Amino acid sequence: MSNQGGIYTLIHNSSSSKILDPALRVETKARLEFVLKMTPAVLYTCQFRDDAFVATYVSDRVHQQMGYSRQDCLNNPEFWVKNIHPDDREAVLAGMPELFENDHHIHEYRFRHKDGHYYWVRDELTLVKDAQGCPVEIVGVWIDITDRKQLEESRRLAAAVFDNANEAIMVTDSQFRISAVNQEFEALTGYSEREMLGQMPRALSSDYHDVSFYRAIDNGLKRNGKWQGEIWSKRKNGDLFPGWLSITAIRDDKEQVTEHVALLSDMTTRKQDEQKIWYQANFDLLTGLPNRHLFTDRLHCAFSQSARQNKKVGLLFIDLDRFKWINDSLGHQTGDRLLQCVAKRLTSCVRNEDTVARFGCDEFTVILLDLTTAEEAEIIAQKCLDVLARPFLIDKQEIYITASIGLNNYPDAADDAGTALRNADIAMCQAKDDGRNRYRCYTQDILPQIESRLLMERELRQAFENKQFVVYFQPVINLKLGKGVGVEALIRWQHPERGIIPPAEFIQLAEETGLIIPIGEWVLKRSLDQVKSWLARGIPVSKLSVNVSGVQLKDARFVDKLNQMLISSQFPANKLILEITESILLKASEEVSNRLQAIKASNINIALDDFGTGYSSITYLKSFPVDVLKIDRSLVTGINASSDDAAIVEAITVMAHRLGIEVTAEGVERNEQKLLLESIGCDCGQGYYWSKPLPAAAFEAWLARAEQGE
Ligand SMILES: Nc1nc2c(ncn2[C@@H]2O[C@H](COP(=O)(O)O[C@H]3[C@@H](O)[C@H](n4cnc5c(=O)[nH]c(N)nc54)O[C@@H]3COP(=O)(O)O)[C@@H](O)[C@H]2O)c(=O)[nH]1
Repeated sequence: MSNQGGIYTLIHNSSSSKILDPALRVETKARLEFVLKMTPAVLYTCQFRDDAFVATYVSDRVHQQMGYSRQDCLNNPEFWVKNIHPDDREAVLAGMPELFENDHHIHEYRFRHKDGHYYWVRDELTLVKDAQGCPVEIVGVWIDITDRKQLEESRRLAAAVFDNANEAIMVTDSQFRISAVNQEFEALTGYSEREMLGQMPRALSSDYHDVSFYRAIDNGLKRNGKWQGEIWSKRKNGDLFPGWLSITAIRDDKEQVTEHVALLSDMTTRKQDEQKIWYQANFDLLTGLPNRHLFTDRLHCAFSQSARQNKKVGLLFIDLDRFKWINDSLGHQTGDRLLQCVAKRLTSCVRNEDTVARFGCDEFTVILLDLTTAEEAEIIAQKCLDVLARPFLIDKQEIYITASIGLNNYPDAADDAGTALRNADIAMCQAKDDGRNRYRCYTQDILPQIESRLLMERELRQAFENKQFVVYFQPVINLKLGKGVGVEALIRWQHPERGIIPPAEFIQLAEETGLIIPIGEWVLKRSLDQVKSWLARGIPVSKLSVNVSGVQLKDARFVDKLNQMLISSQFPANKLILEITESILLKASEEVSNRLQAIKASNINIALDDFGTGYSSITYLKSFPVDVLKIDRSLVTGINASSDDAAIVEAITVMAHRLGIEVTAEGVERNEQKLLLESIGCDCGQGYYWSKPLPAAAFEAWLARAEQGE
């Protein structure tokens, strides 16, 4: 059947066609052709033959809509089924029996365009029957519904986004009356959609913002069609929460605002995280005090404020004395607890508007605001020293600590925050140098002293690296035998410019900086190796004495390192005497006492040095494993037959002998002293009378001469 034939058939078969005269028929045909041309739909007829729907007529639109020619479609049993989208085909075919049941059927499916792409069609079919009710053909209309389908799809997507968004969404009309809210909105605010519909968003307003804030939102919307920013809102239960609000005005094609869409996200967690990060960046987590960063900020503010108000700002730089010792001996946990308690006590000394900060490990800094006189800062500094002087009870043990405080005032002693801090630090170092547990105010003249100390510290480090230390040896004489029995190793610093520097000038600094540990180890190793080499060469040295600092004894690895050195030098342990001072025993922790016992257990001897200068307590002699007692030079210097010192030396000697402890008198310079010490019963003597401390080679020569009785 031709296409023309199809139209004629349609006209002919319609019941009305029978009464049409030819002229009218021509007109009707023309009209029909015009309608078919103008309609955006594709009209077709088809018949169901041999299990297939075969098109018998198709309107010209088919080419425009589907890209096919009429020839492609007509009398082609495969055309229709083949071009239905594979995913839709089954459902489409399954719906066809309905056509025969109801004479009418509508279905929507994707159909392949000639260029290969699929588009959506609405296919409306009507079954045409003859007078007997037998199906003659099917008349169908294909309409391109792709736009509608896409619109539906984007609406479906928008609805899914609206329903499943992580942000609360609220839609209002142009007058801000709420027309829709999503589930997240309900969850965030506690209001149901029913409660909010028709309401103004005012219900969510907190008292946090003033009128100008809401006016700014209005202006933003009017000017830019959108506004976004942080806002505090109120939940139904009255809780306030921070949120990020983003409002967009929706306009129609006439640019009239029809709706507003507002997205609100809860910023509570983000705010909390920000708060946490800010806190960590500005506060010390152990003590809860402002840290160095916040302190410096506040110091700058305090200085600029005080400049405006013509007031003074006091700055305290507080460093705990020997805190490292507490950490090492009592453990870091106790050290931490102590720092927390110190922080509390220092805070109790100042007003709320002042700042106490933890500047470093055991360093605290204080800003004192609104001072009228510099003396006010001194009063606070003394108050800090006083509160710290009270014992701290930590884990049931009393702990004592002192502090050294440096003071500086703005604008008297510094022009800016950086200088003020540096000067306070310098004054604190001066307080340490002056004996600790005190405060010192910054003055111009303390700078050179501190600078020379800092220079010395740097040089000391370099001295170790550059091997500028040497060990001198001084003989220790057996007074009864009248000849050398032992040797004391004494360190010297061979400074490239200043020559030989005695230990009194650098040992304390080495202790304070911790350098004494590597330096002390080096002295031990060097002395052991030297004496071992003398012994190997038959040079008679019965004992080697080496000074050991309290800092070394606090080193948990000291005993292991010592034993290791004895092994590697193959030095007999019972020939070694470690000289320690009474002050070490006085402050000895349980660990240090145990370490001394372990040293003794290794067969190493222990000598108590400088006896007679401090407490000179017999208790220590009883409770610690002391083998030798060295009577200090200050007692020996003034000794003569009738002096008190002679009586003291004799008493010490008798007492020591009773306890099985040998006695060595130091600083023997004259024959009378030697004779008196012999008569008192002193075991050994050491001093310039026999020899000053000498470099190894000179000592060797001295020994050779002594052996020959010179
Ligand atoms: N931790 C370490 N401390 C050490 C080490 N080497 C030394 N030191 C300590 O320095 C103190 C001073 O030592 P030094 O300047 O070497 O003085 C010793 C002798 O030179 C001096 N002496 C000896 N006999 C006389 C004398 O007749 N007259 C006089 N005016 N001085 C004399 O006494 C010091 C002896 O030392 P000691 O027996 O240890 O007291 C020294 O005391 C150590 O504390 C080291 O390697 N590590």
